[in-house]
This record gives sequence, C-alpha cells and structure tokens, in this order.
Amino acid sequence: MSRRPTPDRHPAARPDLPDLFPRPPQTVAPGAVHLPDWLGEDRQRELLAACRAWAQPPAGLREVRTRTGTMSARQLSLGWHWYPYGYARTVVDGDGAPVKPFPDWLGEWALAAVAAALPGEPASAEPYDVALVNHYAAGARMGMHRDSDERSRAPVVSFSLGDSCVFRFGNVEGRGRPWTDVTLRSGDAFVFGGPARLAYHGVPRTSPGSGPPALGVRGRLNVTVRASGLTDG
Ligand SMILES: O=C(O)CCC(=O)C(=O)O
Ligand SMILES: [Fe+2]
Repeated sequence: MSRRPTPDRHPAARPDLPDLFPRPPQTVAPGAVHLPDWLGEDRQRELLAACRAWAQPPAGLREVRTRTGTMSARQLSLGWHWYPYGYARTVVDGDGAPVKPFPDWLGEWALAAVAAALPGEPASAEPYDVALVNHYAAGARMGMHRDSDERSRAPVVSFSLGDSCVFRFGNVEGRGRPWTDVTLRSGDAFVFGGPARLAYHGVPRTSPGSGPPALGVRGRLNVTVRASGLTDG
C-alpha cells in the first residue's frame, strides 16, 4: 500500500457541500495562501455592486477569444485591459472603449490580503493597478494557465463572490500535476506570490446555486488584482 505523498485535493474541496467548521488560512504551496472568509458580508455586497456597474458597456463584460477558442467565463478589466496576451488602455479585442479606472480601494484590499497571507513578503515597488473580473455562469470553467503578462512580480490577489468553485493550484513547470484543489467560496481571498507567482492554475468547475442566497449573485464572480508594472508612453 502506498500513499500519494501530496494529496491532489484539499479535504475541503467539496464546493457542493456547506462547511460545518470554520476554515483556517491554508498555505497551498510556498507563496500561495488561501484566506477563507476574508471579505465579510458588507464588503462582498460592496464588491458585487461595483462589479455590476463595471459589467455595463462600454468596456463591460465580454467574451474573450484566445488562441485555442472562446473562454467560457466572461471577463472585463480595470486599469489596464488584458487581452490574449498583453495589456492595453482600450478594449482592443472588443468595443474599443477606454478601460475603466482601477479603484484605489481595491488596491488597498489587495495589500491587506497580501500582508495577512505573506507576512514576510516585502511590499512591491509597483502599485496594484489592474483587476480582471471573471463571471462564471453554470458550466463555465477556466483552463490551467499562468498570469504572466504582467511585468511586475507582485503577488496576485483573488476575491470570490457567489457560487463556490474548485480552484486548482498547480506548479510552475507545466499544466500537469502536482496540483492542489481548493474550494473557493463567496468572500474567500487567495494570494499567490513569491515562488508561486507564475504557477499554473485554473477553475475546473463551479457549483451552481451554492452561493449565499442573500448576496444574490447568479453564478460566480472572481476579481484578480494585479500590479502590471507598466507605465504609459
Ligand atoms: O476565477 C478564478 O478563481 C481564477 C481567475 C484567474 O485565474 C484569472 O483571471 O487569471
Ligand atoms: Fe489566472
């Protein structure tokens, strides 16, 4: 009998089931930390209201066409517009509108999450100036990828709202194993920096209808906050 040395699945990776016990912060890999219930109900409502406004055109939620097809999650950007595979100030692969501004408060939320998740990490010289908002309707997913179009290596901070999902956090070598599956629920934050900054990760599935009913999100929203390391001109 041999046991797999590193489990693929965190014991809590059951997005379809409610949690019976509080979930402690968990280091998934060096530099990658899950902060359960990081956003309280007020902040979740605040972020949701902001997402609803950002989702409206111009420069609102759109379908993203990559080299391999159309992403099933719809996306919008703030600060700098991400398109496959770069950043621009306008929606170059959509309606052409200027990207909406990145709000200072979201950068402050990101810095607070980094301070809690990676206490030893020196503050990045580059400011948080980009957010990508993904909306996952039932059945949407995101394949394994790296967030590698930023020049800055400041940690990425993700905030989740609505339906729970399986978030698969892998390694820097490639899309395959080893990986760890973590359940991200409404209000959770996940930080990946340092040696985990360029690790492959993805969302193999969400659990439709599992979000907190009072919040009223249909599907799942995820907001990743990043430092672009870019300057105009
Ligand atoms: O939805 C998520 O939790 C991950 C999103 C993501 O990896 C990305 O936007 O690059
Ligand atoms: Fe990503």
